[in-house]
Amino acid sequence: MSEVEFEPQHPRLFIPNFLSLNECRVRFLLYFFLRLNLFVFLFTLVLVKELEFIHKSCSTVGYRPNVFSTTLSHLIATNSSHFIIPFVPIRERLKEKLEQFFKCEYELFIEFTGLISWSRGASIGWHSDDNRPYLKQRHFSAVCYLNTYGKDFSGGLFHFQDGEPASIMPKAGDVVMYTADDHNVHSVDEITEGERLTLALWFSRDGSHDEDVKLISLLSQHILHKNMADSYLPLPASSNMYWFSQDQASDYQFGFNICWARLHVLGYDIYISQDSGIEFDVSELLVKPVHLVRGNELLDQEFVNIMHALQVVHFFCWKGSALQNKVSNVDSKVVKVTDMQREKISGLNSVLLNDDDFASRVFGCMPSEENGCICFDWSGIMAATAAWEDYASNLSKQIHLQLPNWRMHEAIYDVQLDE
Ligand SMILES: O=C(O)CCC(=O)C(=O)O
Ligand SMILES: [Fe+2]
Repeated sequence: MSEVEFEPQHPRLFIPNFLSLNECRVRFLLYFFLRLNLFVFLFTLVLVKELEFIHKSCSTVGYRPNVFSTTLSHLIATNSSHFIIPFVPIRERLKEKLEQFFKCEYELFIEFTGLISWSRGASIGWHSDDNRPYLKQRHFSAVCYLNTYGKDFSGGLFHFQDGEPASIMPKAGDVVMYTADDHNVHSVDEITEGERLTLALWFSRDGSHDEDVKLISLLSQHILHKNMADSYLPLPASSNMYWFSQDQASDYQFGFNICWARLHVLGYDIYISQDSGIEFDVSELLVKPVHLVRGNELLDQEFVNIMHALQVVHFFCWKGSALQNKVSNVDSKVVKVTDMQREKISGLNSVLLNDDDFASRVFGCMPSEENGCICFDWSGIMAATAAWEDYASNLSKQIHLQLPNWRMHEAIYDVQLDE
């Protein structure tokens, strides 16, 4: 499908391959060295995989049943502000493209940015995006697809009620933009398998809804006066934000902790070494140091909390084979799980993941060759721990460098810093 022309009755734009066409500054340089197809594919993949990593290691339960979200303010609140950096160029380019297409240059403000994933059972009927009194400030929408129909999920087709294109089959890197009013009533079919991931943005003409101003103020409170050395270790939000249950009621009897579940579907268990009498207080558990366990083996390396372990495991999923065989002293770090540890692990699983099949149904991947994440190899996990630290501290440095400029201009933008 190519870019669809402007229909006055249905102001909208579909852009195939937006990420690869826009994301890379060195595109033209590299063009001469690489075959275009391979090149386009590689550059779509980099950002898509990075945003997927961020979402799978930071998301909370979302605003609708079976939906998960990662908002930028949530990243700040959980000491993960540095993960805002990968969003900055794509956010800016989506805004530029939208303003140019809808002929409202310099008139719009980003009102909301979020990674949104829909798992099995999620859907939305006909609606416009400004269809609630508290959403009237939303004037335009942009949805950037981060994974692909038929490969990563089934169901989840997007439909406009009238006009062209009538339907969109999500593909990683494609973007759809439309006015948020009733000229663009749309729906999304129920997801029947896998997890459908998008980067969603809303735009407003009303400066009082400028997301940048709110984020800069939060960032200033959170990071300006903090010691840089530990500024990238995650802090979990309140435990109910990670508690998933079918009916969205925060009932600890039925459902699961999504951090626990995301590790579990990749084959990991968690062991909390610190003994405590209040073991079953979920909010306490989330802030305790943990060890990763796989089958009968435990990695003798402490993560500051479950979010830290989750980020490292998903970092390994992202970087994959590049991190394998990088560490040699693995054997000394892997120990057998004792009976007592096993009992504790099972006890925690019964509290935080009381329905195994349910978790796998929600977070299970589609069976496909590329989806077969190698996600296991202790030496890879150890290498990922170190590489994750480099990655996070580098992003953290960048946000410290960029923030003064953002504060000065009251806007989040891709500051070109001299090396
Ligand atoms: O993810 C999509 O394709 C659209 C989602 C949507 O319509 C919404 O969140 O309002
Ligand atoms: Fe919508």
